[in-house]
Amino acid sequence: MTKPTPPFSALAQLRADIDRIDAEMHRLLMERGEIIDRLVAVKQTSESGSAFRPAREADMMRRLVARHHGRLPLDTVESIWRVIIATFTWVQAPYTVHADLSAGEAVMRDVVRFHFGFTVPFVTHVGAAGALAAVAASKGDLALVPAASLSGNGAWWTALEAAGAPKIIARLPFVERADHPAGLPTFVVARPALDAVANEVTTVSVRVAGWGPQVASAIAPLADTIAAPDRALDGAMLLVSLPPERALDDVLVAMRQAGASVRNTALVGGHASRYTVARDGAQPVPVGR
Ligand SMILES: O=C(O)C(=O)C[C@]1(C(=O)O)C=C[C@@H](O)C=C1
Repeated sequence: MTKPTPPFSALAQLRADIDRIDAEMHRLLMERGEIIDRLVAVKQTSESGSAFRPAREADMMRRLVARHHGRLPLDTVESIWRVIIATFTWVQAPYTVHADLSAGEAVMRDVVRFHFGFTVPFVTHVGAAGALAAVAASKGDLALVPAASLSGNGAWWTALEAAGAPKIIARLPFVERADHPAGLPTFVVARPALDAVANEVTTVSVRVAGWGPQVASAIAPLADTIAAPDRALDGAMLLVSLPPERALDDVLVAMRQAGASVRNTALVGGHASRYTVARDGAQPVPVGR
């Protein structure tokens, strides 16, 4: 009969396995770091000033979630990769995250730390306007603004209407689920590099007169909308997020049929479709918006 292995040597073996895996993960991360100089040269990052590529990141996050299984919680895996990618972006071209605290300091701080870690500089702003102005004055900085109607913020997206203005380039979290640890819906605003844009969902600024609950419910099935009152026109300024299959005209026609008149529209950005996964990390489901 074989003698049972003493527990301490079983533990020593397991720790040796962990050390081997840790050393390999660290080596691979350092190897990932070695391609930074080539990435900067190929992407000509010094000209555009920004290495951020949201379409590529959304694709990477979807594949990460799709292949993930096992004991490690999805929250942990997602956060590790977010920090790796955000830090690699920063190493290619330093940037600062300007976060609007209008939805509360704690929730926004969680969004920033979960998605960008602790190496990327983080500056807080009381209101969207300050965060957007900081990005407009920079080359490659990001603004994080809650994707919600917050009375103090007004129609912040109108600052993105001009051709040369920064635009919405992403929506966080990349992977949505109930009880996401940093789940505050958040728009990311930046000066987009031309090859960087993800346009599955387009975001449009719309000014309407005659806005009311009837018009809001007429367009609710068609697109996600954030509204801010526009007293001058007895109407509203809207930020409309159009899912891939939805034409802006569908939404404008529905608004007119419900009694509103549309004053003007302007494209203010685009982002990848939202992905929703079940809490247990089941396969991701694209929700279109
Ligand atoms: O693929 C790129 O363009 C990269 O710069 C690499 C990388 C990454 O670290 O994976 C970093 C920044 C981009 O936003 C996307 C991905």
